[in-house]
Order: sequence, then structure tokens, then C-alpha cells
Amino acid sequence: MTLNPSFAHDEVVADSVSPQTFREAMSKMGAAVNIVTSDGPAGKVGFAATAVCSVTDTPPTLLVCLNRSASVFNAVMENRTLCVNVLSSGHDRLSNLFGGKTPVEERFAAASWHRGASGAPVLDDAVVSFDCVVTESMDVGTHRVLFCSVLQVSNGDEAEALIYFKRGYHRVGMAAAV
Ligand SMILES: NC(=O)C1=CN([C@@H]2O[C@H](COP(=O)(O)OP(=O)(O)OC[C@H]3O[C@@H](n4cnc5c(N)ncnc54)[C@H](O)[C@@H]3O)[C@@H](O)[C@H]2O)C=CC1
Ligand SMILES: Cc1cc2nc3c(=O)[nH]c(=O)nc-3n(C[C@H](O)[C@H](O)[C@H](O)COP(=O)(O)O)c2cc1C
Repeated sequence: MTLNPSFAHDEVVADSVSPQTFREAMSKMGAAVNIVTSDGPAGKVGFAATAVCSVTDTPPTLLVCLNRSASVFNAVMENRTLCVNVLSSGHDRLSNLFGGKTPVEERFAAASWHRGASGAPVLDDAVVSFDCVVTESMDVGTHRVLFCSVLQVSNGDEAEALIYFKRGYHRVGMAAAV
């Protein structure tokens, strides 16, 4: 396929790569696993997320992509606060709880939490946590991209992180040999 620079983005995307092909390809892109929590007027919620990325250090900003059909969606948008808790290697069961259809109280009962500056739950034994306020957002397809200004960082002392790769959990902590 040759790309004509005058094509609108949607035209190029429409009949090229199917969602199935895209997901299969994405399954090979290893990513850190996070539990994104939120609390506020709409109540306490949390979900597992790999679609989290650093945007800029000035001001410190993360982005989080949240499916608009997720049960947590309205609460996160109303609270406008969230905490990105980066999971350690022993957190695979916790990730599955926050990634499934489990009731909210059952999700949070499986771990220990404290409250961050934003009011969102911070996971006690996370590798690191980024407590944030949602400053901007943009809809792309099925998801809302949340731009999150970081209010507070909490560093843990966990040696190994949890990585999601080829639809399974892996532990990482040792530097690759060069
Ligand atoms: N970014 C997202 O929204 C993600 C959603 N999931 C959810 O977990 C379920 C199980 O996922 P897997 O076992 O990894 O198998 P899968 O075949 O559904 O997904 C493979 C990979 O594709 C990407 N992906 C999955 N659903 C997506 C979506 N709706 N939008 C954008 N990217 C998506 C993720 O990188 C995922 O690891 C998925 O069906 C999805 O509901 C999982 C990972 C990321
Ligand atoms: C490993 C993993 C990563 C996920 N990453 C994302 C993500 O980045 N964005 C997203 O919207 N949903 C993601 N999900 C799915 C949400 O965690 C799930 O939709 C959320 O828990 C809401 O589920 P519910 O609608 O049953 O409450 C992921 C799930 C798993 C297991």
C-alpha cells in the first residue's frame, strides 16, 4: 500500500489492519502492568492497565488509555484523580482481579493501600506509584486518552517488576547482558 500524504488518517486506517491483527501484534509488545485507582465523589474504583506512557517531564505527565465501556469509566472521569501503581512480580493475581469482572470491594480487599495526595488509593507494595490529577483527555476509537499531571511519586523497594507479554505475566529485574 502506498500512502498518499493528502489522505485523511481515517481513510488510511479503515481497510488496512484488522483489530484482530492489531491485537495479535500488540500481544508481542511487552509492557509494564499497572493498577490504576481513583477515588472521589464517584467512589473508589480501579482497573489493570498496560496502556500507560510517559508524555513529558515538564510538567511531569503520564497518559493512560481507558476503554470507554469499562465499568470504571464514569467514576474515573467524575473523580478526575487517579494513581498509577506499577506492579511487582508477585502481583499477577492482583492484576487479574483488577482486569476482570470482579466487584470493586473484592479487588481492593486483595491488597493493602494508603491514600495519596489526590485521594486515590496507593498500593503499599507497588514498585512505584504516580498520584495524579487528570488535566486533559481525548477520545480515540473505543478509548479515552487521559493526560495526567503527577502530584506525588511514591517509590517502593520491590526488586522485580511485572511485565505482560504474549498474554502472560513475566518477571523482570536483572539488567540484560551487553
Ligand atoms: N489497552 C487495552 O485496553 C487493553 C485491554 N486488555 C483487555 O484484556 C483482555 C485480554 O487481553 P489479552 O489477553 O492481552 O488478549 P487480546 O488478544 O485481547 O489483546 C492482546 C493485546 O492487544 C492489546 N489490546 C487488547 N484489547 C485492546 C483494546 N480494546 N484496545 C487497544 N488495545 C488492545 C493489548 O496490548 C493486549 O495485550 C482484552 O480483551 C482487553 O479487554 C488487555 C490489555 C490492554
Ligand atoms: C494485563 C491487562 C492490561 C489491561 N490494560 C488495559 C488498559 O490499558 N486500558 C483499558 O482500558 N483496559 C485495560 N485492561 C482491561 C481493564 O483492566 C478492564 O476492562 C477493567 O478492569 C474493567 O473491567 P470491568 O468493566 O469488568 O470492570 C487490561 C486488562 C488486563 C488483564
